[in-house]
Amino acid sequence: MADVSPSGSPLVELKGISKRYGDLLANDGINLAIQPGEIHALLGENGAGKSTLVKILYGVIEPSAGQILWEGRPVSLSSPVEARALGLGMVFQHFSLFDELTVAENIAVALTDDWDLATVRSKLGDISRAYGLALEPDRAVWTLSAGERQRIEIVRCLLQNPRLLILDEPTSVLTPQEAEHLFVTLDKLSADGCAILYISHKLEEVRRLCRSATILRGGRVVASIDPRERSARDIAALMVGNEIGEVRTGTPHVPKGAMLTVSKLSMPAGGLHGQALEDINLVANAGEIVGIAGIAGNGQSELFAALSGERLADKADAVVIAGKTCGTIDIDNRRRLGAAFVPEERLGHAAAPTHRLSENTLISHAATEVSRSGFILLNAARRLATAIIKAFDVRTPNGDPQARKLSGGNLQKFVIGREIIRQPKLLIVDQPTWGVDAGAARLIRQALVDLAGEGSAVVVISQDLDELFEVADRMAVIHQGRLSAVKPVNEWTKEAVGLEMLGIAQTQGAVHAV
Ligand SMILES: Nc1ncnc2c1ncn2[C@@H]1O[C@H](COP(=O)(O)OP(=O)(O)OP(=O)(O)O)[C@@H](O)[C@H]1O
Repeated sequence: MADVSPSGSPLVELKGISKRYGDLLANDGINLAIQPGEIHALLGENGAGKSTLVKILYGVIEPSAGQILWEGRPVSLSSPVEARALGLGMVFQHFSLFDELTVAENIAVALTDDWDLATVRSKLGDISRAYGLALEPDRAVWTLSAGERQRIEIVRCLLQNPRLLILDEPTSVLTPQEAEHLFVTLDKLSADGCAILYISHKLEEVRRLCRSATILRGGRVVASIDPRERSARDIAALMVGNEIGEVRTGTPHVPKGAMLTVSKLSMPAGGLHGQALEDINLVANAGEIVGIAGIAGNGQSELFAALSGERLADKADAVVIAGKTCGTIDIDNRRRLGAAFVPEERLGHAAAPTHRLSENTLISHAATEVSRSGFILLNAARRLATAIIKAFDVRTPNGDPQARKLSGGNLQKFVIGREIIRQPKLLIVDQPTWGVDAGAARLIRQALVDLAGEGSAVVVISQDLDELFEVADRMAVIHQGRLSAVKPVNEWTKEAVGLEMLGIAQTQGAVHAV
């Protein structure tokens, strides 16, 4: 990749950017240049320093050293407001929208006072048409799909005429069709001269979309490549420094009787815009992985809450774990039966952000070795955290950091490790590898497969169909709070799953034990 285009200076150039957190160099002398209209991927395994670099570029944090040049001129970006004024836009992984407001209102509140609702509505129409971002200005946000919500975020950026748009894992919440639609929009933006910095762990989509890529490892640039000329496997190897193997299935899973039985589970929607569960029937046997596919927002969180005991059912026998009826008992008592739970949201739900990893072991190990008579055994908690860090290759900035100081993927490895190390009889995990790099995703999937191989029942709720086809023995699809039949994975095709996800081939409520 050339640092300077034939026509002059790059749009943006990072020179020797470093960021130090205590002893850790999260970014170490990074050089990177992006030309106008270039779609540039920023790649690297979890903790490589991608978010840190992007936060520096967007004015969220200050670098410890280095310089940012914008069209050849040095700039200092001390806040996102300054970055936006310069021409940077950012679409975050987590949308920051008000559910009750309409599309146009959500856009207007994020803009400066110069924008009134009428101007927003008319410009919204122009941009929607120009970039194929169909949006109805008067629809309330809570009625929209994840793809439509993301369009609002993109339009919000585009209304400010960005010269560089940063997208952080934009397809993790999209269906394959929505992702393809997004790529068409990004291609158009690039053709109009808007540069794009694209962070993703999905290497095939990077190869489809990006013409250049910077690969970070341990805070340093290890390669600058044209991703179209490399295989996804090669790129992954550059990211981690060695080859990533396939998940080994080992001996076929042999199911040995129901560990979880869900019968006629119905539950009203939790929040105003939640999804009610209707007549869910499901069996997970010891020694198998049951996958649950579905588009986000179709009842996955509610199902997780009902299975874990974060929400209680009306009837005790709606959920049976290890032979004990437990629909009306709480999560701690379900853990005592040998069940373990990993929710989707790692920071704030699965882990307490400002507590150290050792303290975070208490969330699910309180009833076991890390506390006695209500007292925390700090040394035992530290030993346990160290064991999890070692077994699950969690990369930490120091021995026992606060959870919020870990990169997203590393925190996910810690949370999954914390549950698996207990050798649960039943593990229920929601989106196990969301935002996790290829190497860490393999480690997590392998751990799930091995756990089932050792005789535990595992339920994996995931939006990632490739993941479910790789690890699950049987699979079902959740759509609008109803579960399809549970069938052996080799009886499903991706197309059939897709139809169920859209609710076109609904088969409900069947209990299919093997
Ligand atoms: N506030 C902080 N204090 C201390 N260390 C931090 C802080 N924020 C990040 N780090 C460390 O900096 C390193 C780089 O983290 P960063 O979040 O930039 O990685 P990443 O490549 O974005 O990872 P992921 O793909 O998991 O999001 C990690 O080792 C992380 O633990």
